[in-house]
Amino acid sequence: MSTRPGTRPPSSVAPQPSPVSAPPDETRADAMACRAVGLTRTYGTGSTAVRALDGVSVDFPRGTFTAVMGPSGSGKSTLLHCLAGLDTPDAGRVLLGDTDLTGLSDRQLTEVRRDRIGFVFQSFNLLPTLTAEQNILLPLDLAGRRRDDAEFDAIVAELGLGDRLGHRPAELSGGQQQRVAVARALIGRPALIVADEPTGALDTRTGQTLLAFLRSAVRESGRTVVMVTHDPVAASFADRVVLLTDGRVSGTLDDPTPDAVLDALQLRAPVTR
Ligand SMILES: Nc1ncnc2c1ncn2[C@@H]1O[C@H](COP(=O)(O)OP(=O)(O)OP(=O)(O)O)[C@@H](O)[C@H]1O
Repeated sequence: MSTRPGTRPPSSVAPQPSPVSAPPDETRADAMACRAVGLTRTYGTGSTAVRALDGVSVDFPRGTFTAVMGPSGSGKSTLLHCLAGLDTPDAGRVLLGDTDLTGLSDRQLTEVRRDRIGFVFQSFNLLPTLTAEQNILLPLDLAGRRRDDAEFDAIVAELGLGDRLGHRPAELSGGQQQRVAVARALIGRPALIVADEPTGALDTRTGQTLLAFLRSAVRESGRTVVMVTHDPVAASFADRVVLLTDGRVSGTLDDPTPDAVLDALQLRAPVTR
């Protein structure tokens, strides 16, 4: 994190330990839904090369909600995409449970994304010709898996989608569409749920309802969520904030409050006397 002249990073921001280069031990790997180990990702070559990630190591324990924050261009989306097998690092490893994504073929990666990762994007990414129910069940259909009626009913009830299941996305509000997307991300109990600005297109109240749901999915059902956000209030729903600066982890913040996040990002307007 860059420090303005005359200021110091807040003491509550834990400094980043040195990058992990040793292989994970088995006990630790078992407690981790996902691990990034020494990730480097460079776009372009020569004088136009941009190092989006520069040796990022971070663990995502099972049953935790992590927000990834940092200035524009700090590498948040690149990290999320590498964790989710949507982008391939130049160096380092991504471990999903005990599966090393960096060693997989394109076909294997497609299967991992389909079967073991749930996705929530700012723009919902629902299929317009499918009903809400068909959208929710899409990952299972693609994988040829049967739906678990009890799980489906519980997710639909918790997200309040029971009377919307036969509607297509165009017939749903933005908040309802995003709840369908969250239901789709949760169905089949993926090892990891990645969310990229999930509330970016929602009004404040709808967004906070969705974040509260994600938090309870973590606390009550042991899901693991990694969310990129610019919003300190959204980040305060997480258990922990990982701060990125210039492609590196510059700190972490446990049990973040919006004020602590603002301080950590040094976004708070200076007090004038
Ligand atoms: N496909 C790409 N080709 C070239 N450069 C890229 C590509 N994707 C990302 N970058 C560059 O890598 C750096 C990190 O980008 P990234 O999108 O991960 O940042 P971010 O923190 O998510 O930014 P924002 O908050 O603006 O979304 C930026 O300098 C960006 O311009």
